[in-house]
Amino acid sequence: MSLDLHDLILHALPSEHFLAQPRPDAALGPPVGTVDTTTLAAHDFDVDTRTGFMPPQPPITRLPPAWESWEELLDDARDGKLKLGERPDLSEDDKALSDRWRARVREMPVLPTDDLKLSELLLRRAHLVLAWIMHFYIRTLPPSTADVRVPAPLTLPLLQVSQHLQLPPVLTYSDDVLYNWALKHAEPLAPAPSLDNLRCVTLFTGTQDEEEFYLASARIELRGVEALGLMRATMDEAFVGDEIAIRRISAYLHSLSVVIADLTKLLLAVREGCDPDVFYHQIRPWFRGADSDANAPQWIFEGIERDPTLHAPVELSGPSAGQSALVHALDIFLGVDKYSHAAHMTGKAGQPAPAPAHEKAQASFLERMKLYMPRHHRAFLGHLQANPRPLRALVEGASDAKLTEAYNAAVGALKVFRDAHVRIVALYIVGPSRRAGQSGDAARGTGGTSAIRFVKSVRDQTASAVIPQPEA
Ligand code: HEM
Repeated sequence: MSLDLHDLILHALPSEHFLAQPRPDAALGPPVGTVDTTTLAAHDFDVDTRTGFMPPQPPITRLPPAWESWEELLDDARDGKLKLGERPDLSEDDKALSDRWRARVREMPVLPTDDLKLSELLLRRAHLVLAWIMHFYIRTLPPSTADVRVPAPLTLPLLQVSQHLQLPPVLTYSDDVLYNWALKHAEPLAPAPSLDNLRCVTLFTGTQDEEEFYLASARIELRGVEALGLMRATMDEAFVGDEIAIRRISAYLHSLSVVIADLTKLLLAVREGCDPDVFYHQIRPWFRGADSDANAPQWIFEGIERDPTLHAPVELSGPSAGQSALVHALDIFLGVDKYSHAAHMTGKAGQPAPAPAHEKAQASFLERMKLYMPRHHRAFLGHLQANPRPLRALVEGASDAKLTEAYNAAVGALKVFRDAHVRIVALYIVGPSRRAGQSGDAARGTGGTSAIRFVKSVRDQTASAVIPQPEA
């Protein structure tokens, strides 16, 4: 590891922080007799008390010089304003620019990834850079391309880095939201960034619409930190479980409703900066994964056979805020996930939601989206799910009118959030696709679902999770 790399890690994090420690190989596990610091409890879920699922410091924006050629390719794709290959108005110059850039990707040397594996922060940045390059590469191809071939200099490092992070080798919510921000100006005394002090580092289109689209989610993540604190306080009280604890939990649940109502406002505020037609036609096509269209060509990862530890990827959905651990944490904490993301809620396009009971079991949408979350956050959701004193059982068992009312208010607030989300999906996907005279797959979500039908059914299932008031 070079000196620069040491400096980079040490300056970004307190030295005792577990992410600053050398990282044991994920595939092999820690050496005998040492603690695996990648998967421990509490703050090792990489959930910060100030910024939640977002990192407390702005993410690093450049890899050390050994990987500069990746960074340069990403700079050039972004600064050169490469255009979508499917655009009908592409000029010959636009096509030549993209062709030349893609040739450089094919011709770049296969860079080793071993030194990246020493640091979680470098692995994250490497995943982000390589996944953005892959989406630029695939989405600038002409639409007539029969086989989408990801060249070996991209395949090998992207698959190796993804394997270590236990993530699919595709752009995820963490690459475009959680780890794609910087501060507009320094806020030395602020414990967490102010919601209006964020900017994005990497964009496909350079538009304000695209930036606002990512920042809407980032602001929701930051506002949601209070919800995480309320969950923790509730869980502590649930262990006591006496009358005072029940009163406190009721108060926490009312506070949670207020936080969720703020999340709804922040979600709807995306309309102020992001135009639905710009989003649908100019931004969203860049995100598309391999399953965004039933007739899309398969992605072939060239050179994969050169590394026997690698396997052909199966999960290749595009990024979706459905990969936000925050919203799912709310669901799981309230015990609503058994309704809103029940096993039959696969959301698969072309499939009714819920799917018929006789159909072969498929992973639920939530289970699938968990695979796209940073593994510490995935572990956090697993930890919440394994809570020995689940809130919903406590509310049902307590037969306390005020507690039931507070619980139902929180479930109701989540239902209202999802009402707003249905409106957003109608505005940003259904409307523009209809106006463009498209049908069928055009209205698929980037997570591969039949978008509007799926989000409506998640909303309806959420509403059905209210608990009847106990008999007086
Ligand atoms: C213009 C803004 C947005 C659009 C067009 C949109 C679209 C969609 C679509 C189509 C789905 C279905 C799954 C898929 O195939 O991807 C989905 C799911 C989901 N989205 Fe959004 N979304 C937007 C903003 C957000 C934001 C800001 C959040 C919160 C951070 C969010 C949270 C979710 C969640 C949690 C799901 C999973 C379903 C659920 O649990 O309700 N979305 N979204």
